[in-house]
Amino acid sequence: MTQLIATDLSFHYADTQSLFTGINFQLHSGQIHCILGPNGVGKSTLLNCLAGVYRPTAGTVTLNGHSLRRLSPAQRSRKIAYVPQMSSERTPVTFSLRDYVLLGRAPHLSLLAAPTAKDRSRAEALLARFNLSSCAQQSYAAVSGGQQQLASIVRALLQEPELIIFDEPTSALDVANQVRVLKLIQKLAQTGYGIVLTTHDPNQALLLNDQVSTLAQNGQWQSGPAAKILTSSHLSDVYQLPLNVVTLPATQQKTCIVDQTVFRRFS
Ligand SMILES: Nc1ncnc2c1ncn2[C@@H]1O[C@H](COP(=O)(O)OP(=O)(O)OP(=O)(O)O)[C@@H](O)[C@H]1O
Repeated sequence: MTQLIATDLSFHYADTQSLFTGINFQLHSGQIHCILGPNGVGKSTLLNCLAGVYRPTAGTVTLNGHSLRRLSPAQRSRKIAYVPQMSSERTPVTFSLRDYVLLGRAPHLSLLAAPTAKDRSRAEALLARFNLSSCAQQSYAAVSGGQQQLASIVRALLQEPELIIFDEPTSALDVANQVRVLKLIQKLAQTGYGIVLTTHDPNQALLLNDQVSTLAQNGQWQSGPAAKILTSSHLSDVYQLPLNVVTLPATQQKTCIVDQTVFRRFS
């Protein structure tokens, strides 16, 4: 069982006030942890701390009891894959999409070693699964934002980590691909991966129905099972907007809606 534990995490960028203080977070194999919160509160910053990219201003992050900061980047990459947020700017990566996803194998290869035939065949299977085969030869920079996002996910899977940290993994995707990625996340967790993701859609967290944390203005942090955290009153507090979590009569599925009356009055 792999465990990522963050204790009393605080972070501020140079010369700015703290984004968050005293955050406690746990993720273990088989678990999905969704993080929600308004724009700019520090979700990506927190993920960077959890991935070992940023050093927290205070607090610790441990992986199976060992400080994340003490692991080399290659050791970390064999355990944790980090899929950063998509940028709307065109990326300067000049690799083909195929070569880009194969970079995921780097932590498992010695310096200058080429991916093996098995690596390549797994890459082809994953590219096909996400309908990327036909553009695999194209430059990564030239494919669409959604195709780049799917390729980043394929790259993380090829890394064969134990935990995956996704920053808004569906932000550039059409609704079918959103569902495809959410289902993949659920299946990955069922096969033992620990997954943490940020999302701006409470309905994704309701669908995944596992652990949820909210980071609100002034660094307010609350964690618990989805059913406890994803309530109308808590989400309305977090987003400072009246939101309704309703139960659909036909399926008893919970869904988060903006009521028409709220929308009409919104200014
Ligand atoms: N490298 C940086 N240097 C200084 N400030 C930064 C840096 N990166 C982010 N910030 C600031 O920190 C705050 C939190 O940013 P972050 O990207 O973590 O928020 P977020 O919750 O992920 O936002 P969003 O939902 O919009 O993606 C923002 O005010 C941002 O401008």
